[in-house]
Amino acid sequence: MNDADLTIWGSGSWGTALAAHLAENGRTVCLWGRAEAQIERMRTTGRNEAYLPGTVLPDGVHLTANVEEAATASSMWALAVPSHAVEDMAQTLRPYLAHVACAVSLAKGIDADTGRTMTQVMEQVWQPNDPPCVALSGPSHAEEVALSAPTTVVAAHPDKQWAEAVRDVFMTDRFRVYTNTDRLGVELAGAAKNVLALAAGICDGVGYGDNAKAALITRGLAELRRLGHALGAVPETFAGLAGIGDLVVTCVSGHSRNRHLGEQLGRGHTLDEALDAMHMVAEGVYTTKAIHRLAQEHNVDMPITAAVNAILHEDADPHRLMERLMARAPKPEVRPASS
Ligand SMILES: NC(=O)c1ccc[n+]([C@@H]2O[C@H](COP(=O)([O-])OP(=O)(O)OC[C@H]3O[C@@H](n4cnc5c(N)ncnc54)[C@H](O)[C@@H]3O)[C@@H](O)[C@H]2O)c1
Ligand SMILES: O=P(O)(O)OC[C@H](O)CO
Repeated sequence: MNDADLTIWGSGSWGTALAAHLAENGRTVCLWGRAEAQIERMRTTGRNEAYLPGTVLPDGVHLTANVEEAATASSMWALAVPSHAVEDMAQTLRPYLAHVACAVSLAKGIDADTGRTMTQVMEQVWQPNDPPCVALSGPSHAEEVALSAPTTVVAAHPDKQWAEAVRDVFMTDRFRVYTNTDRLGVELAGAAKNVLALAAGICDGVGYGDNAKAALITRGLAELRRLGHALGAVPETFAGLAGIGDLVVTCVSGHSRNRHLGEQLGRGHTLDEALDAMHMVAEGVYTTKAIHRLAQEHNVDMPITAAVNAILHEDADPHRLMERLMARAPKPEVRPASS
C-alpha cells in the first residue's frame, strides 16, 4: 500500500479511534502498532479490545506492524504514541523521511528531561530534513471520537498552510478542525491540562466537591496562561479548544485517565498502586515534573502544579496541600500575565 491518506503511528486508544473515525468517513488510513501479535489480533477480530473495546475497525483501516510498510503508505504521518515514546519513534522513522511531506503530533506531553514540546522533539531528531510538524489537540476523548460524537480540535503550525493541510485530512462532519498559528501555546495547553486533570481527580477522590473543582479549573487556567506568557505563547490560545476546552473535558469526564489516576491518589492509593492498575497512559504523571521545572526556571507562580508535583513525587498529603493553597496571601484575581 502506498496511497493511503494518512499513516498513524501507535495503535492505542487515540490512534485506533482516529483511524476508525477517519476510515468511516472515506479516508484510507494505515495504522501501525509495535506489537505484531496485537496487530494480528486486531486483523482477526476487526477490533482493538485492549485499548478501545467495542469499536469495529472499518475496511479503510490497513493494519501493520511493519515500519517500512507504514512509512511508505502515505506522505502524512501522525504520531499517536505517548510523549515519552515520541523521541524513539522519531528516531525509528528517520530513515524514511524522504516519504513524508507533513507530520502531526497527537501526543499531549512535555519531554520530561528537556522541557521540549513534542513537535520540538520531532524537529530536533529530524533536522536537517525538517518536514513540517503540526500539533493536533483539543477536547477529544477517544471513546467519543470512535462513536463519531461531535468533537472539535485545533491544528497548529506557525505556517498556516500546514495547519490547513492537516485540517483537510482530519476534518469530517463530526470532527471539526480549527487552525491556529500558535503551536507552542496549543502544545503547552494540551500537556498542562493533564496535570490539572490529576488535580481535579485528586479533588474528586478526597471528596472536596464541585466548588473546589471549578476553582482548580479556573485558577489552573490562570497559571497555565502565566507559563504560556513566559514562554512566548499567545494568550488567546488558552481561551480556545486546546486550553479551556480540553481543561474542562479532562477535569470532568469519566473517560479521562488522568482524572481517574488523580482520583485514586485522592482516595489514598500510592502512585505505584494507581499506575499498576492502569494499562493506558496518564501523561500528567510524566508531564507534571517537566512543567513544574519549567515554571521554576522561568520564575512563574504555578501553585496547583507544584501541589500535584508534591503529591506525585514527594508523597505529600492532599489535605495539607489544600490547606496551604487556601491559606496563601490574598491576591487580586486578575494580575498582569507576567507576575
Ligand atoms: N486517548 C485519548 O482520548 C487521547 C485523545 C487525545 C490525545 N491523546 C494523546 O495521545 C497519546 C497516546 O495516547 P493513547 O490514549 O493512545 O494511549 P494508550 O495508552 O491508549 O496507547 C498507547 C499506545 O502506544 C504504544 N506505545 C507505547 N510505548 C511505545 C513505544 N515506545 N513505541 C511505540 N509504541 C508505543 C502502546 O503499545 C499503545 O498501543 C497521548 O499523548 C495522549 O495524551 C489521547
Ligand atoms: O484520558 P486522558 O486524561 O488522557 O485525556 C484524553 C484527551 O486528552 C482528552 O482530550
